[in-house]
Amino acid sequence: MVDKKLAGAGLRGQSAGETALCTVGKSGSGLTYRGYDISDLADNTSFEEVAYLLFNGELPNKAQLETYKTELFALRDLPQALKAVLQAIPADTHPMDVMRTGCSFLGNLEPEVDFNQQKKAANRLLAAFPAIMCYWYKFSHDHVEIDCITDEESLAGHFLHLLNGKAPSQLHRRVMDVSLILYAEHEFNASTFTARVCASTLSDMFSCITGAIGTLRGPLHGGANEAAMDMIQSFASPADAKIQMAGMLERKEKIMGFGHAIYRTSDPRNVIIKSWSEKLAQEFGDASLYDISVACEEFMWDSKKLFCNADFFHASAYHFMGVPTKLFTPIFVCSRLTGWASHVMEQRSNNRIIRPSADYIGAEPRKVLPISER
Ligand SMILES: CC(=O)SCCNC(=O)CCNC(=O)[C@H](O)C(C)(C)COP(=O)(O)OP(=O)(O)OC[C@H]1O[C@@H](n2cnc3c(N)ncnc32)[C@H](O)[C@@H]1OP(=O)(O)O
Ligand SMILES: O=C([O-])CC(=O)C(=O)O
Repeated sequence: MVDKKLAGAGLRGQSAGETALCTVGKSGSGLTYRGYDISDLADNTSFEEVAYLLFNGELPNKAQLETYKTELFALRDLPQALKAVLQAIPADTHPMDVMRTGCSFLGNLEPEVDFNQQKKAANRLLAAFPAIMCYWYKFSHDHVEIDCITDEESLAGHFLHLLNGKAPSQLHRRVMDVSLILYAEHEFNASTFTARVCASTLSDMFSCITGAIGTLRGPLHGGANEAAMDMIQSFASPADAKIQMAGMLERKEKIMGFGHAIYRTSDPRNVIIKSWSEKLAQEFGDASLYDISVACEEFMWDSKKLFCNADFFHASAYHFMGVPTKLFTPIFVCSRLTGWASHVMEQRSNNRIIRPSADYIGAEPRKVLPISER
């Protein structure tokens, strides 16, 4: 990968610490979790195996995986007090604010009082996030109080089942599982760095994750998949997409789902989710959204050498599986929780408070004038 000249803005290009969790833009296809290439993980593991890998350092064997899945299964339901809070959140609330509140309130009910409980707290959030999202969504939008337990084996299937009120197809289960694997971890991205800064003050797990959710919410980070969906849906055809996008670039608008702070020529997650999106389009029986997405990708590369990041083809993939656009970024939370919590644990294992310096560009030293003279 080619290194880009980067000025200091946004701390770009500066190392802000060490990690054994992930490499971005370095070896293999460009993304590894604990030494495993992302394409290998996406082809050969489940999201629960990846969560175990991130939390424990090694992939589980069969018995360890079964034990872990049983543990997560038992942690899926929500306490009544949390359901009551979710019921009180209005339907027009941004779903990322719901995730933030859900996480924070669970931390009130089941606080991490000792760092020995860090994995327990992380697993609790991992198991409960799908229900936090779907319980609020179904209650506020459809006036239905859903049961937060399903018999689905995987968290991917559990989420789709809660959302649609019925068992998903094998294809949908697998695509959601792959999606959760792709989004799980990404080194020192903005939301993870937020979690690490919070952890460095020796704060609790729920505070670290709540802060990270707030950071992921923005359209320059996790919010891009929803913004990409809105844009793709506004195009009438592949030809129209190219015309509209040319206008957006002319007006210097940012095109969501394209570009990356670290990758220079491609995001290795894109080719994976793109191929699943194509399969879903065939199953859906209407490939127009996929064809428009491909036209966007071609146009951006031809005109600006900008490539799709992980978010772009996630938009059509989620849409084909019947996921409402406003829940796209909350799914990212359900997955990235694994990366965030692993970084919190790693920060704690070798901690020094994160406190960089700033280059001062303000006024010269001066005296306070009495208020009557100002
Ligand atoms: C899972 C994730 O979080 S992936 C990221 C999701 N975010 C998005 O998709 C939002 C759209 N993309 C962007 O805003 C950016 O590419 C970011 C935030 C991801 C990276 O930002 P940076 O590191 O500053 O990008 P980079 O240095 O490569 O940008 C250089 C120039 O390329 C152009 N550029 C980069 N991305 C885009 C884009 N998506 N659309 C149009 N122009 C772009 C801009 O002209 C930018 O300069 P300027 O914004 O200072 O005028
Ligand atoms: O690494 C980044 O800056 C953003 C990103 O792709 C991610 O968090 O998955």
